Amino acid sequence: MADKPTVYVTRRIPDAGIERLEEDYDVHVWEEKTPPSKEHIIETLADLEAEGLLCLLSDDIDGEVMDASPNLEVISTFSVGYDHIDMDAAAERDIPVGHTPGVLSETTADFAWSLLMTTARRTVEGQDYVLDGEWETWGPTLLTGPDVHHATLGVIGMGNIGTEVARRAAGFDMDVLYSDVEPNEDAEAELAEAGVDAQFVDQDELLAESDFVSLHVPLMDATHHLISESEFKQMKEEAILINTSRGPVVDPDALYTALEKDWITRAGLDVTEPEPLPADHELTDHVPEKLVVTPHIASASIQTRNKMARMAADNLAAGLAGNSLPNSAHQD
Ligand SMILES: NC(=O)C1=CN([C@@H]2O[C@H](COP(=O)(O)OP(=O)(O)OC[C@H]3O[C@@H](n4cnc5c(N)ncnc54)[C@H](O)[C@@H]3O)[C@@H](O)[C@H]2O)C=CC1
Ligand SMILES: O=CC(=O)O
Repeated sequence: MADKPTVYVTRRIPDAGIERLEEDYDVHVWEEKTPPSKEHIIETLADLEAEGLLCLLSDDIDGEVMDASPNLEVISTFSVGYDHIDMDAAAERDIPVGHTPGVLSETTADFAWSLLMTTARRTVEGQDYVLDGEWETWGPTLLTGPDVHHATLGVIGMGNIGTEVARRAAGFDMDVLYSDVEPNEDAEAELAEAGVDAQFVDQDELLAESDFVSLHVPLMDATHHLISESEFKQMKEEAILINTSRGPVVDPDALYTALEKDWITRAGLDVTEPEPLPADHELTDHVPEKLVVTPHIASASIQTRNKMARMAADNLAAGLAGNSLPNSAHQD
């Protein structure tokens, strides 16, 4: 019997994915908590002469990595974002790249809403207040924040996740604005059925009019530091920025200044630049009064991570069988 194809998995993903791979492949998993270095990925792919690579968003996958194994046939990432993969290098080498769209959209949208509610209604500050022993009585103006209901939500990037974020605004009777590279009529129709009248506007208008601005664009050249000093200055002083997209979509120095100078009221970040954010990074000076930060966990529900693992394994299996990937990242 021919040897099974070899697959390198750069971190232990949920069993749903590993078990699927183990049915057909010789599976090697990096078992540490932190990612393997790029050098280690290269050495391992070369030693294994691996046919498949299943990677995470914390791995830097460029042409050098792709050339490490003479047999590499497919790359599958356990994420929807693929900004960590050099897509031009993959296209040049005819290596298909799989990712995990759709299965995490609702879970990620739920989390964006959790950051929105937490920053607006000052949940973290409230808990600190209790734990610090400061809670002596009910206070008429204690930890007041803006209403979420009937406010204006601005969604930048009305794709899968942006649509789910907008859909959830129905329960809060919010006005919804969105900007994108072009109007998304399918999303508008879907949202209208859910009772949300999403208005396409240019980004300048969205920034000027929104009480909450939530970012849902992929990271690429056009979206690098999409929100920087001039954008913060366009926003309302009462505005709250939520970022669950990628850290570098927001210029961290500009965010620091915007919070310092009260150009905006607060921000909630699940993604940061740099990532991980060191605990002594200057941005943490603003925690918790003006900033809430979480460690890139927006898709981290048990069910969704299982679905992502299965989808990433299915993409890899399709590529190794010489079939087109069920969820292929666009090579553009
Ligand atoms: N924090 C987390 O754990 C998670 C983060 N993400 C991030 O969210 C991103 C979006 O995911 P999906 O909604 O599934 O992607 P998607 O591809 O469905 O939607 C992205 C939307 O952004 C739009 N867009 C692209 N360039 C733009 C620009 N310059 N200005 C305005 N809009 C622009 C696209 O036209 C599209 O409508 C991912 O690429 C990933 O980086 C995704 C899942 C979880
Ligand atoms: O950030 C998470 C992803 O799936 O992309």
